[in-house]
Amino acid sequence: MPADTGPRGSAVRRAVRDELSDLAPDALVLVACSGGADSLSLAHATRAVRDRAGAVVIDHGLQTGSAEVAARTAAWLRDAGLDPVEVVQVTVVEAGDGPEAAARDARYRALFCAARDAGAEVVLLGHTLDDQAESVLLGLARGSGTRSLAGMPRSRGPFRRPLLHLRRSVVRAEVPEGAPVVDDPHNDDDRFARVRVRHRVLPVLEAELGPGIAEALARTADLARADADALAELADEVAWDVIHGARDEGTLDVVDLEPLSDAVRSRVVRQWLLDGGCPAGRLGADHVQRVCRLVTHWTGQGAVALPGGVEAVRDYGRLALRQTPLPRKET
Ligand SMILES: Nc1ncnc2c1ncn2[C@@H]1O[C@H](COP(=O)(O)OP(=O)(O)OP(=O)(O)O)[C@@H](O)[C@H]1O
Repeated sequence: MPADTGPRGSAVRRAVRDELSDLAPDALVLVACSGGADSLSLAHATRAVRDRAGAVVIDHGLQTGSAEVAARTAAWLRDAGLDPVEVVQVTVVEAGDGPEAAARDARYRALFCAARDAGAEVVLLGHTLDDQAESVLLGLARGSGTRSLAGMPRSRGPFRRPLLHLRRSVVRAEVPEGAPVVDDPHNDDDRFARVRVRHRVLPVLEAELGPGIAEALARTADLARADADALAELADEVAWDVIHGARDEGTLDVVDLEPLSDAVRSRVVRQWLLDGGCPAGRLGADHVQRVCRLVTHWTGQGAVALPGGVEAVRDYGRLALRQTPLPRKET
């Protein structure tokens, strides 16, 4: 293992070491490396503090020359001592939520499989505090609830984000000299809301409200996550009782939903809709709210159309789901 510098090492190394302190010293850790400055810095630091550190570079094949760029990144990672280093080509199939979402889904699937195949316990991602602050602002702009304001989780399954509490500038200051940093053209493309938040909105907020705004937004994410987790735990218990205690299987009894708080009721209804086949990626908060209004603002009969060709129907004391009838073809 290369020597660490300074009495306690750099900020990035410290963050990686702390994040991985629960792992056995010989456990394999993979770094998801885009070739961008953040993940190169992360890969370098991980190699410095772990005996077994590898990397995975995903080539989405969306730009000409992407295979050569991925190969160059992989070569640098190997020279830096990471092992194994794998380049995985993925095919991005767009499915309704746009090319960015499709690329992200394909990337996480490929990273998950690469970790499983290599026997790695953990995959590290290079998201920083600035990424988290941007996510919170984007959530606020959408009028999101606590789950979305919570931003990115620090860990989920094999994925961990050790740099989530470090500013991007701190992380980038530790990119080793000569590293082949890839400039992702998306990062300067103003058509993306995240790019506009990064380059235009956050600088104005910092100038007007103080330089600590990014940290404050990241703190909001932590608080929102704690609240969302507690509420989810409570709602899970209630959902189990209400969904499984209904008189008819697959339905909900309005009398069980009425006394619940809005926050718990909407979570129970969301769970029921997901169980009933509504696609998670397309089921928005507004859909859930409209179904809740069937409970709180109606007494007789009513229906709400939902994604996936499903309809929630209130029939007096009962909520049920049914397939939306296909429109009849004109002959
Ligand atoms: N093509 C890829 N291959 C492997 N990992 C990736 C890839 N793209 C993104 N990642 C992982 O997701 C993290 C966040 O990527 P994203 O592009 O959203 O942010 P970024 O701030 O531009 O990061 P970076 O500077 O590392 O590219 C990266 O740091 C990396 O860990």
